[in-house]
Amino acid sequence: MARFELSIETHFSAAHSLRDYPGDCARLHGHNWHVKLYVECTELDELGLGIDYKVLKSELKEALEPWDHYNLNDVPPFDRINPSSENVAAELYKKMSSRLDNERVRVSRIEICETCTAMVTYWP
Ligand SMILES: Nc1nc2c(c(=O)[nH]1)N=C([C@H](O)[C@H](O)COP(=O)(O)OP(=O)(O)OP(=O)(O)O)CN2
Ligand SMILES: [Zn+2]
Repeated sequence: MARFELSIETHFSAAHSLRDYPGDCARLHGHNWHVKLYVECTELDELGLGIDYKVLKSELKEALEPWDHYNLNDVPPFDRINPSSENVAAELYKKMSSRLDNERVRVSRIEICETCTAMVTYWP
């Protein structure tokens, strides 16, 4: 079976602080969070596309809107769990899977970079 992995990248701006963190990241600070979305496709459509990059970009943009230019600690579920890169990646994976997964397409992983020297990859 053929498999294609497509990816798109974007960023959003948001503040966060890590509750109970023993250091400077417990203080409110901001990042331009870099996001990479990967989807796996097993079949192409009649145009030869796994899924249109434009669809991926608009769905990701919409999913990030509740976080963009907010303090993540104020936004569910990060009002309860720490807005670490790990938790942000896992939450975004859930959001994007519910938007995109179907019989041909599946979100495979999410990468999040808080800074250009620190990043996480999440897949279930
Ligand atoms: N495993 C994780 N560790 C840390 C997280 C995280 O989400 N997961 N987050 C932070 C802080 O939020 C911090 O903003 C990022 O830390 P760091 O990469 O150290 O950022 P600096 O700008 O301080 O980088 P320097 O290279 O030290 O200048 C911390 N840890
Ligand atoms: Zn941070």
